[in-house]
Amino acid sequence: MERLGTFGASRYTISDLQLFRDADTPAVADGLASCPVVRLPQGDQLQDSVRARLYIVLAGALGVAAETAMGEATIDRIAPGESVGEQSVLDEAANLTTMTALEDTELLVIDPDALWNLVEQNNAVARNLLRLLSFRIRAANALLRRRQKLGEFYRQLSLNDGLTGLYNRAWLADMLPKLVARARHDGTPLSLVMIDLDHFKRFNDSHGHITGDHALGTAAEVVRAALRPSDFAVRYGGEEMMAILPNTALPAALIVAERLCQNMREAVVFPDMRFPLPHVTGSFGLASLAPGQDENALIAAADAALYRAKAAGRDRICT
Ligand SMILES: Nc1nc2c(ncn2[C@@H]2O[C@H](COP(=O)(O)OP(=O)(O)OP(=O)(O)O)[C@@H](O)[C@H]2O)c(=O)[nH]1
Repeated sequence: MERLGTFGASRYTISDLQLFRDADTPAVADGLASCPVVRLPQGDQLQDSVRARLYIVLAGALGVAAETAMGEATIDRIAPGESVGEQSVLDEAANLTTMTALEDTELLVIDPDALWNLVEQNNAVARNLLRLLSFRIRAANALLRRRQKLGEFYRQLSLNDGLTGLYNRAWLADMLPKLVARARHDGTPLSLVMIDLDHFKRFNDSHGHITGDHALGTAAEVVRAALRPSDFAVRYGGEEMMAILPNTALPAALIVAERLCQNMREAVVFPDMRFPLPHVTGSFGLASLAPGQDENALIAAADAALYRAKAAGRDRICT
């Protein structure tokens, strides 16, 4: 960084500087006159970690490292008339962001004492400074909001099964204990239907794995569509799904399971095929939370009921 002289002796004018808009008075000119003007050759970094100072680009451009909501590093371009480092001057913390000259650049350097003097002398400088800070805070808040939204999007993605869109095992491991604890605490019923598609290996073998995937998607849609908004549909494993029914005792859960079983029988896989595919059926094991049971015992009870439904000939519900 090479010192070229002072602002007072330079060819630059105050009215071109954003921070001094409407503040082109003799007192401000006086305050800026002795501030140094430096030259930063293209590609050089601004090395100034010792003291917080304000920099105004007079010619050329500075690149300031920034980050997008996606976490990618980008470069913000600071053009002539614009400044960097206002915040560092105000909170007296060194500016740690990396600033690089994108081309041969000339900068006006204002140290904190000089800036405070200027602020005291002219209200317009104070107003401009506040405006700049407000703009920076808004930009930072917008970035935070975008990051939060993105975080929520990825969180949802990590809790859903990619093929069926149902909740996945990670969701189940987190949520089922909570649902069981809530049911126990509130003294409300909780039922669970374990669902396993019938002879799905045969379906895959006959029609191919991709068609099998499609049938699985259809079956998942049957489950999702038959449930209330307060219920949950989970892909438990390969062709096994689960419906969790809070606030639902066994008789009402049986009605839901019967609806699921019937809808599954009737669901059409690939309606636009010339030769319709055979319908897929499912076996259903139903259990309701018993006193003293935890989530594992509840799953085991539904699993045992499902085993009985398979053994009894499939396409049916057992409790
Ligand atoms: N297409 C497809 N098939 C899957 C997927 N996950 C599991 N399967 C298949 O589901 C079949 C399950 O077979 P089995 O456990 O033997 O049970 P089944 O043939 O359905 O017979 P039953 O359950 O006894 O009626 C296997 O062939 C798996 O490859 C998947 O994501 N896509």
